[in-house]
Amino acid sequence: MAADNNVYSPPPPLSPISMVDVFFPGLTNISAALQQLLAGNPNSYGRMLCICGLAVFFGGYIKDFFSVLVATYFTSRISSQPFSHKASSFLVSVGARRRGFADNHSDGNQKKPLQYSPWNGSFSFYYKNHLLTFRSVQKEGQIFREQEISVSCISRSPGILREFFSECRAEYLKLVKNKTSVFEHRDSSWKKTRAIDIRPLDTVILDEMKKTALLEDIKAFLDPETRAWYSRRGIPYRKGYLLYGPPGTGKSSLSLSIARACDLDIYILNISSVDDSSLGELFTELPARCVILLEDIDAVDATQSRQRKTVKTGKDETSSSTEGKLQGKASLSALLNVLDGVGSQEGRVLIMTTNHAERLDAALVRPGRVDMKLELGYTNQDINARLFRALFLRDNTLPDGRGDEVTFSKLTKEFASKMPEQEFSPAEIQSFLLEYRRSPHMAVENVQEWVVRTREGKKQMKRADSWVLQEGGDILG
Ligand SMILES: Nc1ncnc2c1ncn2[C@@H]1O[C@H](COP(=O)(O)OP(=O)(O)OP(=O)(O)O)[C@@H](O)[C@H]1O
Repeated sequence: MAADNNVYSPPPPLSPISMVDVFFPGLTNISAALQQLLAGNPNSYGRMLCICGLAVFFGGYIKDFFSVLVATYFTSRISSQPFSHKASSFLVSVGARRRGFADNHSDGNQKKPLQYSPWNGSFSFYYKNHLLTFRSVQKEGQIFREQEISVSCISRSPGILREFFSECRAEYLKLVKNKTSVFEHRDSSWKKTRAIDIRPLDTVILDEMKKTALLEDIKAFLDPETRAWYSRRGIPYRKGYLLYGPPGTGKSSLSLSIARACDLDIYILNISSVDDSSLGELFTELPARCVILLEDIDAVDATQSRQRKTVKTGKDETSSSTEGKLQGKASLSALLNVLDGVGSQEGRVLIMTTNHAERLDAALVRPGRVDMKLELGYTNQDINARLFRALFLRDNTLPDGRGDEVTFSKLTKEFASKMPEQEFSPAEIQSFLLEYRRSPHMAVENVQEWVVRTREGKKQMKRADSWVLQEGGDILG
């Protein structure tokens, strides 16, 4: 009997490949199996093939249907965000500032907020009667973890995706309205570190003439007509500014506020932390319209240009110890190249800052590379008064409730006359005023004592500096 069951039956003759198989491989087999099934001839291979084929064919849809069903009706909502709350898996972090959405339902303790962002996984959602699928995949980059996000839909036309993304873009623009995106560099690429409410320009207190001159110049440069003017004359459409002065005089604050006032994103680069090749790559990556802020520009390695001079004059001007210390830093020649080169984007506004303008190479600040130089210095009486006013007066009321506008004007004058001119930076004065932020009266009472104390502190710092330099010199010598 067993032998009978195992009787070898020859396979059916191979049928010629039909045209249908060319376009839909396997379709003929599936339909043949279906025919067998329908004809009541349940050949075991045919049935299996048929079931497998159907399972493969419809499995994806069934899975999606159930995921949507579960995500929509059986998953609790974590955020009111219309889009990402449907994710079935999240990356949750504490405190760290990540892109994602924060837990709005926490107890109001902002110290360690929970941050959610979609983690490896996918979810589907309906958008204008279309089923879209969001996928997020975390990948280990060379240094940071990278996230690859895709949105797909079952449709032959990408129209619905375009519509969806343009709506996302509009929502995003609403979200970042009045915010300036700040980019900083990580190795050789830009990373958006924040989109912040940057202080309005009028809160940066300095000589109004200088501020207006700078703002007007940048606005005029950004005007589309100016661009056409530059291009007609074949002049590279770029503009450079140098802000110089002692620490804490508002160089960075002014640059950020200018970017906000001109509705431009700002790219911040500290020249001392990049080498030549990173510098080139970073400049090539800049978008067409932006502010690029090069901080502490005096830190650029000028050794190479000095070496060139040495070759010309035949004198050995380059000290070997300086060369050693500056290795790995961006060189002056590389910086000049990126400022002028083809990689340098049209329409960019370059702002360079330094505390030591006297150390800058003349080539770096020559006209064409730097079109306007602005010195930000220590305060005068007018600035002292404005700093006092800006810190204390809110809606014409004083924080300690003692007195009216007239009293406040008197206090302001008194403060401004007691604070010496051209000796302290706005940052120093602001920090003193913050100590007494609840009482302008106390600030005025204590200003002279603060001046004496701060002078003494600075003298001691200078003595310590010279001592350190002396020791350093001895060690090096
Ligand atoms: N002119 C100013 N008006 C208002 N606030 C100022 C001004 N200058 C400095 N500050 C305050 O001092 C702090 C430091 O300012 P900022 O970083 O802009 O100075 P900086 O000149 O760039 O300093 P550094 O040269 O050390 O980088 C900021 O918090 C800012 O609020």
